[in-house]
Amino acid sequence: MDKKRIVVKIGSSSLTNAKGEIDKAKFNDHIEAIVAAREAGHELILVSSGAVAAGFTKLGYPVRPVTLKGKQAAAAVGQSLLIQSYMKELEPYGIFPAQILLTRNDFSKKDRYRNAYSTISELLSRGVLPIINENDTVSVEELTFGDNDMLSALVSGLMHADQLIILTDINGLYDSNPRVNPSAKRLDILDDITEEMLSFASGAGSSVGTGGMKSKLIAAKTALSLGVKVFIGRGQGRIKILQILQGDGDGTYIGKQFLTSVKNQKQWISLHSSVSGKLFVDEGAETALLTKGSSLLPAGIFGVDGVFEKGDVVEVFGRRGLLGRGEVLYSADEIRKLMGKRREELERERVFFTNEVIHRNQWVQLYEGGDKDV
Ligand SMILES: Nc1ncnc2c1ncn2[C@@H]1O[C@H](COP(=O)(O)OP(=O)(O)O)[C@@H](O)[C@H]1O
Ligand SMILES: N[C@@H](CCC(=O)OP(=O)(O)O)C(=O)O
Repeated sequence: MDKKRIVVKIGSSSLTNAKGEIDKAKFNDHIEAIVAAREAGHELILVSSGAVAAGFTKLGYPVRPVTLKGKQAAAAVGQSLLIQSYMKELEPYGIFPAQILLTRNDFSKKDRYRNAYSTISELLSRGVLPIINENDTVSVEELTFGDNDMLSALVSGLMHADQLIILTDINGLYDSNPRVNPSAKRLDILDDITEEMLSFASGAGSSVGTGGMKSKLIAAKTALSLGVKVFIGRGQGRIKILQILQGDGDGTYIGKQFLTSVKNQKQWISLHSSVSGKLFVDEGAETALLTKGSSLLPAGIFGVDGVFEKGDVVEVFGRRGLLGRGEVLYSADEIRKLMGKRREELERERVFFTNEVIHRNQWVQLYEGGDKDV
């Protein structure tokens, strides 16, 4: 995989709980993913929210404060708690973090902009992990970013990042807020943010998040305009950032490059490829492939036929017969070892780099019948 420069934005809801504490399990999951991405050679810049959310209970507020001075006071306390946690949890991996607090002025004044670029570049070249947040204590209303989504978009432009990853508590953009409408559908890949998409998105999903999906889409639009492609979603475990970079993330990918690459891959699979083998899948996997637009996971496979390598195209059969064809991310021998196993089991054994055997972007459905055929 190419070495990439990535800005990862982590929202308050993905770092803290509703009681206003840093959530150790969530926090350490991010740490492991950051370490894995750096070990793979990528350069990471973190934009971390959570200062207000981690600080407000220490000041005696029962819930996240709404006044500017309340938020600023809470952020002053919470920011040090956050950085303390980052330092403590990164130390065993030999990673040193640097705290950078920015205001909007730092992006509108040329000399400040240049200085921010030079400082962050110097930190990266010395192997330090820059951790950025808004300088809440000195930001006055008209100079705030509104939220860290926009801050992360501007940072990704400033640092010429290859990709902006916005990690949140939901797996991407839906065509309406899924917390209100359970039948909302997830949008997997977008080439741009349109007015219609902005109209799908509403406010925050938790008592600690701000801005909701709308602010992420506005930020994504800004990042795209600065030449940076975007992922919005979530993930779990140490390989989550790597999975996102490989196109296997659980969320919405935004950028023309994503759409073109998926179109090209699908075209190649359906038109040019010869088939090297067969996979046989159970009912759950069949339903997931045909009706949910899911990827094919090891747990749903019960049979492998043929000799093939990673990158070959195979046919997939279920109860309905031939379901489709796709490019495999593992060889036939590897799939024989993985099949029937669930993600947790594989993760414990650390035997895989990606959880999918066939990614949804490398899958072409051939079955055209309805449910009545079953
Ligand atoms: N169309 C939509 N698709 C997905 N999420 C949406 C949508 N509209 C609103 N949301 C809400 O946006 C929330 C994420 O934003 P937010 O709470 O600000 O998170 P963070 O703390 O990560 O910045 C989700 O939990 C969800 O409730
Ligand atoms: N600077 C604030 C950021 C608030 C914010 O944007 O939060 P979120 O919507 O969770 O990214 C803090 O650290 O609490």
